[in-house]
Amino acid sequence: MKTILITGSNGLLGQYLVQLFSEDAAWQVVATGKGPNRLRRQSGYTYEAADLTDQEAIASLIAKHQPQVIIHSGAMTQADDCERNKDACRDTNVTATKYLLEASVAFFLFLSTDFVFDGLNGPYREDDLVNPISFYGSSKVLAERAVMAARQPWAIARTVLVYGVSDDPKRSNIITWVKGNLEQGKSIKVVDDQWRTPTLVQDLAIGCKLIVEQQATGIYHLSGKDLMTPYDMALAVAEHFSLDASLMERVNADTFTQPAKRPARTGFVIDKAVKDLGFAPRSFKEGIEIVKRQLT
Ligand SMILES: NC(=O)C1=CN([C@@H]2O[C@H](COP(=O)(O)OP(=O)(O)OC[C@H]3O[C@@H](n4cnc5c(N)ncnc54)[C@H](OP(=O)(O)O)[C@@H]3O)[C@@H](O)[C@H]2O)C=CC1
Ligand SMILES: Cc1cn([C@H]2C[C@H](O)[C@@H](COP(=O)(O)OP(=O)(O)O[C@H]3O[C@@H](C)C(=O)[C@@H](O)[C@H]3O)O2)c(=O)[nH]c1=O
Repeated sequence: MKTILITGSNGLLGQYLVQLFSEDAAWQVVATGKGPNRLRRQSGYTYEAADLTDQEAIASLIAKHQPQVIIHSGAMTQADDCERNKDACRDTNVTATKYLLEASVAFFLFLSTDFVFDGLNGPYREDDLVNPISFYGSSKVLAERAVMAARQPWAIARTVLVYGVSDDPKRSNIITWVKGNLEQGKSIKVVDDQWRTPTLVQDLAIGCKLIVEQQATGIYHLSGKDLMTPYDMALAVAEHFSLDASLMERVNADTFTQPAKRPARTGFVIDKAVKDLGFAPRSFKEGIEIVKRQLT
């Protein structure tokens, strides 16, 4: 039995990683997050609270459990917050990653993002040049460089616009945000000039497990396979849940601005993950159906 340490375990991806690995008898799961464990199921794994920015806490957590694998999913993930609180973003997304790398020799899988690209000519392959246009994206580039320079075997899984049902939704995602507002009869402004390959959280978790089980090293783009705009996604959600699409106002970058710049056209070419790992993500429509079944 191997020990795997999963950071960010209270987050959207983290909870699905904990579930997926703790169901597999080959793995002893150590989950870590900030503060108390917020997952619905609290058995079948060990949870230890630790602040990723506390170097001593991280070193002692790793010394205690001696994991053979680390999946580093924990991060400051609200791009706008990162733009407004650059020090906190750097501490959490860059320095904390270095603390984990320095404290361990385990196989290290780092979660990164399409926001490392400038969005001028997506969809992107793994060997395309990064050029972040937000501080969040820059923090992930700096963390990726630390991972690539590490002494231990490493992999970087980049993903895009993750969606799904969360135990403890501290943050919404595109499906829950559209569904929640339309169900309450609230109007929403949805952009039609950003392009993404939205990713079902279960598929992302499976992709991470494929990398870990195959000890695959290097960069992998793990995302959905449909290139869509958030407006397309919102229409699909309204249709699937029989909600009132007239509450959706179509907007674009001229009228819709957020504190952090978003790369316009990202999305990933996932051929390498499909070929090398056997990654097989669901379509967006299949993903919505899975979310719908989870919610009923
Ligand atoms: N969601 C998406 O669309 C995308 C996500 N990614 C990347 O994938 C990874 C997982 O994303 P996702 O699950 O959506 O993110 P979430 O924001 O849902 O989860 C991140 C987790 O990290 C935890 N965390 C933050 N700071 C600290 C800290 N100082 N110490 C301990 N834990 C901390 C948070 O704790 P708490 O809950 O207590 O705040 C949270 O549970 C991230 O690295 C993200 O950058 C990449 C592309 C797209
Ligand atoms: C809030 C909001 C978002 N949107 C669109 C913009 C965007 O394409 C999508 C999601 O917007 P958000 O601001 O919630 O998320 P955003 O920060 O754009 O999403 C990012 O999250 C981080 C973690 C990543 O790593 C990126 O891959 C990406 O998923 O929805 C609207 O159209 N209208 C709105 O009012």
